[in-house]
Amino acid sequence: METTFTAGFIGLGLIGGSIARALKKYYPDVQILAHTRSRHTTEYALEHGIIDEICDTVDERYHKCDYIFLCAPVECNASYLGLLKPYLKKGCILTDVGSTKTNIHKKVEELGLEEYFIGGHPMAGSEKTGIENAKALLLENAYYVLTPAAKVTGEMVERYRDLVASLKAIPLILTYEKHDYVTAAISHLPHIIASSLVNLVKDCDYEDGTMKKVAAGGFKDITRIASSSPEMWEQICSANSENILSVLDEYINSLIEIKFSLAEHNTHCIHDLFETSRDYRNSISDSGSGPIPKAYSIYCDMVDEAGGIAALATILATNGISIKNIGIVHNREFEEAVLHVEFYEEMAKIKAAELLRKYRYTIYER
Ligand SMILES: NC(=O)c1ccc[n+]([C@@H]2O[C@H](COP(=O)([O-])OP(=O)(O)OC[C@H]3O[C@@H](n4cnc5c(N)ncnc54)[C@H](O)[C@@H]3O)[C@@H](O)[C@H]2O)c1
Ligand SMILES: O=C(O)C(=O)C[C@]1(C(=O)O)C=C[C@@H](O)C=C1
Repeated sequence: METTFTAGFIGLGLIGGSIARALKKYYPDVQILAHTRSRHTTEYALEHGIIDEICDTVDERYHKCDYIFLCAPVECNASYLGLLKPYLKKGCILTDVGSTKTNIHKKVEELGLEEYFIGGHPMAGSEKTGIENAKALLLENAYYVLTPAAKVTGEMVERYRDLVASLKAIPLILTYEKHDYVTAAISHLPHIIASSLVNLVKDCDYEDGTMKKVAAGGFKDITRIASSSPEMWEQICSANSENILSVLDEYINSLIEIKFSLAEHNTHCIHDLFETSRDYRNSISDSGSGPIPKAYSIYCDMVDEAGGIAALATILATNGISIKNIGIVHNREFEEAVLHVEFYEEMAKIKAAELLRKYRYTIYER
């Protein structure tokens, strides 16, 4: 694998910035140039050593590039293809990071760029935006979907797959059609559900905001992504509307079934709903879902007496369970302060919870 090459970026926010940072981390000699909508972003990137050159326009400097990453919102990405076309050097891999693929593949076909284009989509991210939140670690252990266009050579696919793997992501080749159906179900619909749920609570809340005040783990877990960028999600929903409509229909039908079960007091169906979802959700690995390592934690009601923490730590230590972190937390999820204990691995957490319950501690697992 070449260690000196040139990469060009269009758009350099959370995802583009994270890829550029990862390239710099694993290929210190890489040359990176970038064009973004606002100069503030490229100036920040230059100051922080994330890029080497600012391009205020898309011009012949892009002819130096071995890779070009389109990292703006999905419809903007497609609109840059025509501008880049005159500057593509032979063998350059033109790629994007967009959350939808059909729209950009269609534009690639229309412009005759199929020998250059390999769609890309890192299945990692966050509700945060902007280069300030970008980190190389974001890609680690995350699936990275690749959708090669029909005229791209096998050698180019291999080269790009190797590059993605060298950034510690996990490459996965799909057709662009399959990608868009899959992401409609596991990413686009969930974002719509999260946002509509938040807005429902906003509209149903009392004037004094009681719902907002008492909203705890359940609501917060399922709605974190409702804080995502409206600009980005408007474009995703518009570009993948057909697939989203299809899974949304399925989802509405399933809600109607749940509604009937509730109205008819069909407890068997309601039990089945939670049992099936629990089993399927528990079978999904959390290990390949991005940079945030899974925390193996328990929370424990504090015994109101001197030496409470020491007593608990002694029970764990004498049973050979190592503690990674321990501390008192005060938050709205628990009525009183609780002790947060973090372990290095899942088995230690399970053993500790069992053991402490035997000693009559009240344990919460989150
Ligand atoms: N955020 C996520 O979780 C996530 C995950 C995977 C893929 N994606 C995809 O990555 C892409 C970028 O998302 P992000 O989260 O990095 O967003 P972001 O808002 O952090 O960054 C977007 C970048 O694009 C630039 N930009 C916007 N319009 C532009 C234009 N017309 N011309 C040039 N630059 C322009 C912005 O200046 C910014 O640098 C999107 O296509 C999105 O679908 C996002
Ligand atoms: O973790 C998040 O905040 C995300 O929304 C990441 C997420 C997703 O999982 O839906 C969002 C959009 C992308 O295209 C890929 C990943």
